[in-house]
Order: sequence, then structure tokens, then C-alpha cells
Amino acid sequence: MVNQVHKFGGSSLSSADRFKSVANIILTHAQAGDCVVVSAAGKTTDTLVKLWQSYQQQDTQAIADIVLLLSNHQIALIEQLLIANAKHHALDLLETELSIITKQAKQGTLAEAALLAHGELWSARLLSAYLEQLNVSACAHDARQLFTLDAGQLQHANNQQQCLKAIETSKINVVTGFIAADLHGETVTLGRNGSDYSATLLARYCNAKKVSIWTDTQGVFSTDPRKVANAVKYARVCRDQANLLARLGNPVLHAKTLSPLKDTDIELVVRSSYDPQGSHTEIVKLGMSKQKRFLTTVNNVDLLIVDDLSEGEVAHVSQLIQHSLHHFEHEGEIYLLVPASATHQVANYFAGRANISESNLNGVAIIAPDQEVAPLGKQSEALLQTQSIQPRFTHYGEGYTLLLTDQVLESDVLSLLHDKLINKAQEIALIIAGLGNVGAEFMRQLPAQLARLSTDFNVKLVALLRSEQMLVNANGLDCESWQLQWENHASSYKQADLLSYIDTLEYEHKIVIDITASEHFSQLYSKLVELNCHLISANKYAGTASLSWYQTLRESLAQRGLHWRYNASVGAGLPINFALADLQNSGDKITRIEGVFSGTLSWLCSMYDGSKAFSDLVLEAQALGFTEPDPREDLSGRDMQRKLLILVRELGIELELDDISLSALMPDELSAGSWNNFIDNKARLDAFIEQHAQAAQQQNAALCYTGLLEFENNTLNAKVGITYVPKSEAVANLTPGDNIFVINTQWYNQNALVIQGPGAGKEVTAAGVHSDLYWLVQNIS
Ligand SMILES: Nc1ncnc2c1ncn2[C@@H]1O[C@H](COP(=O)(O)OP(=O)(O)O)[C@@H](O)[C@H]1O
Ligand SMILES: N[C@@H](CC(=O)OP(=O)(O)O)C(=O)O
Repeated sequence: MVNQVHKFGGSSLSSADRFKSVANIILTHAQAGDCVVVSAAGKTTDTLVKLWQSYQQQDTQAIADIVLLLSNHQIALIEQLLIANAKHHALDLLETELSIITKQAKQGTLAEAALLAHGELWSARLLSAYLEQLNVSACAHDARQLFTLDAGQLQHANNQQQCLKAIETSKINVVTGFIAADLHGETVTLGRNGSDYSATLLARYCNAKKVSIWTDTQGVFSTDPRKVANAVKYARVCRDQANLLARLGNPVLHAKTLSPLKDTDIELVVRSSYDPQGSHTEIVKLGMSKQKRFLTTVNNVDLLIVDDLSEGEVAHVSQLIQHSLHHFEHEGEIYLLVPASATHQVANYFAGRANISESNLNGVAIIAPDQEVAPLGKQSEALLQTQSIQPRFTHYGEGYTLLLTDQVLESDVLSLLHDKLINKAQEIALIIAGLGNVGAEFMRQLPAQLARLSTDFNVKLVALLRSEQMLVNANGLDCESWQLQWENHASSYKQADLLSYIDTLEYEHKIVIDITASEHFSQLYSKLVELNCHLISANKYAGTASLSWYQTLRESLAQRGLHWRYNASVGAGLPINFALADLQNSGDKITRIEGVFSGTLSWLCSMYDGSKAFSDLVLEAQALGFTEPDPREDLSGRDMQRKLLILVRELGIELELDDISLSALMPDELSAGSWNNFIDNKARLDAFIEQHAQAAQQQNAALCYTGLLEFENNTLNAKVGITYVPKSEAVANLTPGDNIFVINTQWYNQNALVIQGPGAGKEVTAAGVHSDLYWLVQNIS
């Protein structure tokens, strides 16, 4: 049974090394009975077309030169891939075929389609022989034995029988793309780029489950990724839009590729033979994916007006010229968009019924959901005008607009159109975890932030999560009324439900914002990254997890080009991470960071003057909501230790949490036991603090709890704990609750760079998360 049909285009077979990679893909992705449809290697068909043109012009020198070129190319491939008998046999066959071509050219008996067919025949024979050499049972099929056309119509019933009979279930069946035969057995072709069509036809005839089109890009992009750096790969593209792209001449899929798949469940994917593990594009049925925006170039075309068109005429002419033809009605006339090289042939075909309306045109087509076409067309015209380009012909069709210009649009103009009109439509999905103090404040600030971003980006809130319940809507939740929706629609979930929901979200970018304080949630990060989510954390656990886990996460983010921001995990909204990154990017070297990174400990130490017992201040801070539920979490210094580790790792230093020495702001014996037990023994805490305060006083210093990172003689010293700071220093004079970061660098050496301000509080912390979100959105788009 044919499970899959794999198709490898010319771009995947452009050298001996590429053939080897293709064989590797077959070894890992195909099974006995599968079909592998191949195109001519590299640009072989273009060369054969040139040979045909030279033959028509009776240019004997050019014919000889081109035959030599073809011969050298094929010989090089054979020599590099085959050995022994297989090699000699292939070389002999090639020589015979090339001498027949030369002879027929001399005799005037060359036939175009039979000539062009050689590219595919050579590829199929070579790949099959190479697979056999690798001990993979394979056979080559000439598709002229499989596909028959009568007057341009495929003989489906007959073809299906032929295919089912010929395909060998115990072998890899390597089949020539692009070619077929007519009722007399003469070669015909399926049109330029037609191997994609061969692949889907074969899949239909053999009831295959899936067709993989392997090419040199990772799938179908918003525009040609070779011309526009910011082209976005789409995970899913609807068949109707893929078809429209093809009709407008885009090479990534051939125009007829989708027709054999009509009314079938055969899957179709476009993927890269250069990166077989990479993600791909699925071409799905209408309604199974949202409509996307595309920009595709149109080069070297003429516009013909035809008096009248009868059924099947366009198909017939495109068969004749070997190229897809787009036709449309415009201001009461029927137009044909014809490759300039074929205009003569098309005009001849219509024998006086077609006239050239405009010639030597280039330009672009924009494909978009219907309601967006007109505004996009107007915006493109305005953008082209800023580049002094005036379209000569503009047409608004169903689902697209065509802007035809005199000049070829170069990459800079295409990038401008793409970035302003296509990229802008990229949708970004927000998933927010944690709706506590800071989370709720984040939500309060969200509508204004989304309004700020919406002039350029399409950001949608698609999920809100708490530890046990979630509220989701893939089309976007209303973020103003989230509480009401939460009360009515939040439902319980398991991790697997969340992950599969995120997996099916059809957005170009997904951002998970973790405002929880949950270690459990942070452990999901690696799975979220596998689902291509960018991350923003206020949560400190992931940033301070074991080094190996942390590094694996970072590598996985880097491989996927994803970002992870965590500015709010240290210093709430203070731009400490931005500052450190900026200093390093400017070539500076950080030598020392000292400071107070805990709003709670800052408040306690600044408020303590001996007039009130320290334990009473702790209780007061607890009542004001400044502390963790159990304030010993703060007093232990663990929180500050984590923050220091995040800063250390931000500097690229590999350290574990326990490499940072720690002494607590309480006697060690109070860390164990219940909270009540702690309260019962609070006098011991007060005595401990009193003793330190007096010792500090004797040195004319203040009792502080600080973190320190410094390099001394190339050794790193990282610690958090009690320090006596001279009263003249900024660290000793903090407004209660403030954080301070005193940073010394190569350039800020004598006189430190100081960042100081509130280091806790829901508003500033939520704003810190928004700052990361804003940065991320600007940087992913
Ligand atoms: N929107 C797009 N998405 C992907 N590729 C595109 C797009 N527009 C144009 N291309 C071009 O299509 C080429 C693939 O088509 P083609 O060269 O015919 O491949 P093959 O030889 O595999 O059939 C890519 O190299 C790319 O430059
Ligand atoms: N070799 C043919 C058929 C084809 O489909 O090629 P490719 O898969 O490289 O686009 C052509 O160049 O038109």
C-alpha cells in the first residue's frame, strides 16, 4: 500500500550532495511501497528549454554547447553518486540519449515535450540506482506509462489502474514528475512546475494518505523568503489561498496541485529537504485554517484582452504554453495575465480574438481575506508612491489585488510592502498564567497596553490560567470584562489540556506570561518552548532552576528563535535586566553589583530604628501584604539569593543557586517549625536584630540586608546576607521598600551606575511585565 508520496523538486536535487540528503530523507521518512516523485535536477528543465529554443532558431553552435553542458552536469552527478556497473550503465544510457538528441536536432525531428522529459528521467534513474546502491530496494518508473491524457484530459480510470498495477509494494517507487503520455504514447508535460501535480495525482490514484512536497524552503511563507528577510512561515494555509498563489505564478506550489485532492482526506505538506526536522506548512481544506496575507511577485508578463472565452480554453492554452494562466474580468473586459515569453503563442491560439492591452509588466499581487483586499490595495499604492512607483494597471479581484508596474520590484520595495502590510497582520496570542495580586493588576493595565500595540500589531488574549482553572477563547477574550467571563466560563484543566490547546492555536506567535509564583508552572517551560511559545516571567523559579535544565531551555529557545524576558523577576519594574544587557551590548564589562533586591527586607531594615521591636515590624509588613504569606521566606534571604542568581546568569556566568552563599536575617534555629512557633520565639528574632543593629551603630553604619556579586582577581564572589553599610552610602539611605542596584563596570568604575526605586508593589511589577511584553512584540515582528 502506498502510504505516502514524497516529491522532491529541482531545488532539492541540485547537486550530488543534495541527492545524498534526499536519499537520507527517504531512508528515514519513507517505507516500502511509497512513491518518490522527482523533478529534473536543479535548473535542468530551463537548460532543456534553452536547447529547444536554440533548435527552433536553428542555432547549431548553441545546440552543441547546451548538449555539452547537460552532458557535463549529468556525468558529474553520476560519477559522484554511482559506482561500478551502475555507473557504467548510467553513463552509457546518457551518452546514447544525448546522441539521439543531437541527431534529431540535425534531422529536424526533435519534439519539445520528449526533449524536456529527459530532466525527470535522468533524476528518477539516478536516484533509484543510488538507493539500490545503499541497499534500499527501489525501482524507477517513467510516468508516461502511468498517466495518459486525451486532448489534455487525464484518463483517470485508466491511469488509476496503471498506477495500482505498476507500483511495487515491496520497493521505493521513484517516479518521474512533470511528464505523461497522450493516447498515441507521445510525451506530453503537465506544465512547468508540474511535478507537484504529478505527486498529488499519484497519491489520488494510489489512495495514499499523505503527500510531502520537499523543497528548499521550510514551507509556504507570507512572501518569498529569499527576497524578504522578514517573511513569515505559516503553519497552515488554506487550499484556496495556495491555489490563488499558484495561479498568480508563485512557484512554491503548482497551480493544479490541489485539484486531485478535492473531496479526499489526503494530507498535503510543504517542507524543507534542507532541514527535514524543521517545522512545515500544512495545506488544509477550506475553513480549516484562517485566511492569511501573502505578497507574491509578478515578473515579465503581458496583459491580453480576449473577446470571449469558452469553457476549457484557458486550461488548453496553459497546457500549450506549459504555464499556469490567470484570467479575470476587469471593467467589463476579460483579461489574461500571460508570461511575456508565451504572448506570441497565446495570441496565435486566439487567432485575432486576443489583443495585447499592456506589455512588459512586473509588480506584485497581494492575497488576503476578502474584506482586507481593498484597503490593502490602497495602502500598497500609497506605499509604492513613496518610492516613486506608479502602478500601470491595478485590479481588485476575489481575495487578491494585482498591482502591475513598469519596473521589477526589488527586495527593498518588497520588504517595505511586506513589513507594512503583511507582517502587520501577524497575530500574536497571549496566554497569561497567574491572576493574583500582580496578575490582576497586569490585566487592569492590559487594555491600554493592547491599544498602544494595536496600531502595529494584532495581539489577542487567548487564555487566562490559574492553578486549577482556565478560561480560553482562541478568537480572543475581551480583556476588559475578564472577571465576569472567568466567573461564568472558567473550567478546570489538566496540563495536557493546556498544552494541546496551545498547540492548536493558529497564531504566528504565542507568548506565555508567567505571573505565578509556582515552581510547578515553571517546569512547563520546556514544553511551552517546544510549542514555539515565547516566554515572559515574573516567576523566579525557571531562572534559578538547576544549571543543566536552565541551559537546555536556553538552547531550545535559541534553536527556535524564541525570546524569554524576565525583567520583572528582579527589582519589579526597575529596568535592571535592560541595563545589564545594554551595558554588555555596548562592550562594557560588569565587575560588581551590590544592592538590596528585596522590597520586603528593604522596608524592614529601613523602618527599624529600635523604637519598635523588629518582630512587630514583620507583623505589620505581613498585614500590609508586603511579605510572602510566611514572612520567613523573605527573612531567609532565599528570595534575594534567587534574584542575584538571575542577574549572575544574565551576565552569562554559569552558577547554581547554592553557589551563592547565604546568611538569613533571623537566627537559623527559627527557620524550622510552624509560624506560631516562630511567633512564640519572636524575642529571639528581636534580640538577634538588636545585637546586629548595635554592632552596626558602633561602626557608624546601618544594618542592611544586601546582595553582592564581585570579581576579585578573576574569582567570583556571590553572597547575600546582613551587612553594615556606612551611613554615607546610598544603600544605607533607602526609602522603605526601595530596591537599589549599585553597578560597577569597566567604564562606571570609580563612580557607580545606580538604579534605585520601588522594588515591589503590584503596579510597578505589572508594569515591568508590560515592559517585557512591549519589547517582545516589537522584537518578534
Ligand atoms: N511564499 C513563498 N513561500 C515559500 N517559497 C516561496 C514563496 N514565494 C516564492 N517562493 C520561492 O519558491 C521556491 C520553491 O519553488 P521551486 O524552486 O519551484 O521549488 P522546487 O524546485 O522544490 O519545486 C523557493 O526557493 C522560494 O524562493
Ligand atoms: N522540472 C520541471 C517540473 C517541476 O515541477 O520542477 P520543480 O519541481 O523543480 O518546480 C520544471 O522545471 O518546470
